[in-house]
Amino acid sequence: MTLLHRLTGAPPGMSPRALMLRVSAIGALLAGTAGAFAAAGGWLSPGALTPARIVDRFEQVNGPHPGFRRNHAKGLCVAGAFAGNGAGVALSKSGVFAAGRVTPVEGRVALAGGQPYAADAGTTVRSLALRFRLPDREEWRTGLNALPVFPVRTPEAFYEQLLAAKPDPATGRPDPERMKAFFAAHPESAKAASLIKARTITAGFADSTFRSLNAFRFVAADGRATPVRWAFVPERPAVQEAAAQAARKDKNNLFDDLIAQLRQGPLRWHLVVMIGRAGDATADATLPWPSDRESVDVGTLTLSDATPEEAGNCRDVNFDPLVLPDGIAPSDDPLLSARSAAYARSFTRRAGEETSPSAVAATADRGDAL
Ligand code: HEM
Repeated sequence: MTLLHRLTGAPPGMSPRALMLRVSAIGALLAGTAGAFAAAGGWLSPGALTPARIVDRFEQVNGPHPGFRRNHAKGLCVAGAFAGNGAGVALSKSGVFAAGRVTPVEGRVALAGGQPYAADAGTTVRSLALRFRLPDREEWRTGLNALPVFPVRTPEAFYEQLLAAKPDPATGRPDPERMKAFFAAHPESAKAASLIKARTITAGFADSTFRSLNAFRFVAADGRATPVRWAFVPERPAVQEAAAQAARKDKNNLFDDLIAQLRQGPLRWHLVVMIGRAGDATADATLPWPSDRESVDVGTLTLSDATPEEAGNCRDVNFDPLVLPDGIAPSDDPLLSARSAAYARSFTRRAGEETSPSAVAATADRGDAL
């Protein structure tokens, strides 16, 4: 028996020709496997947008902040519960919507952007991420922004916009020429930007409406699927941010206000599901749906607690928008799979890094929060 017989596991009597065929087959299998890994990693198409390149771009634009989320870096953990009122049952078979069903929820409020120590500002996009813990270890994770629409339609446009909007060190603002070129190449983003600019900036997290922006599908018990977008609408009346508040210099004022409000009592939001009709955009988060679409209030989210980020709490959760319970399914929006892949990459990187305490935790350490 030769060395080749032994390496390929061929029987001792195998002819040299059959042996060579076996070697080629094993070689082709190995090359195919290596090729599949290379393709998945983006090594075969250096121009292709991969999750790693998206996360690299966040790091290029924001600088290194080890241990922090590459986007929505500054945040605070929150906790509470969701109570279904039964109105969602006809649309989705998920038990979370059953009348009287109370589902524990943990979440995170945050400010968009990759700067974990940036001063709070009314114009910075506010976010709420939620993890519903259903029976039998089923989960629903959803990340929401306080915006009317999302600024880009595709992952490629997101990647381009990150660089175009990078603040110029001289002015602290994006280079207007770069933004002009970006909007010329993406007229849908120019339209979305004007809707975003026209939004009312409210006093804080507690009176913000947080939206899914991406479309999903609710799947009913009989299999019927309905295109939906959802929003968490605060019970607290929305108050426009006052000039005095916009001028506040305390760096964590939005988070500190929320902590103080939660100390006084729980805060509530209604989960309002907007029902899309044929022709409504499900694959373009820059487009609002017509405001006359039917909306159904399917239950109430009550947040009662806030805790600074630390090991084992919301800091270590990936609010992947594709973690969905039976009864909620993704739409054809290309942002959803890109988000899922980029969040996983961001999570993997930050989980392997030494981290510093959150800016919001530092406030709590001063003894004037929580
Ligand atoms: C291609 C488009 C997008 C990309 C590449 C992207 C990227 C990211 C990344 C890398 C993170 C940090 C994840 C982590 O480390 O856990 C993040 C967080 C977040 N994103 Fe996106 N995002 C996109 C679109 C959206 C959209 C459409 C929404 C809609 C509401 C959204 C809402 C959020 C929220 C709420 C968080 C913070 C979650 C938390 O507090 O942990 N993102 N995003």
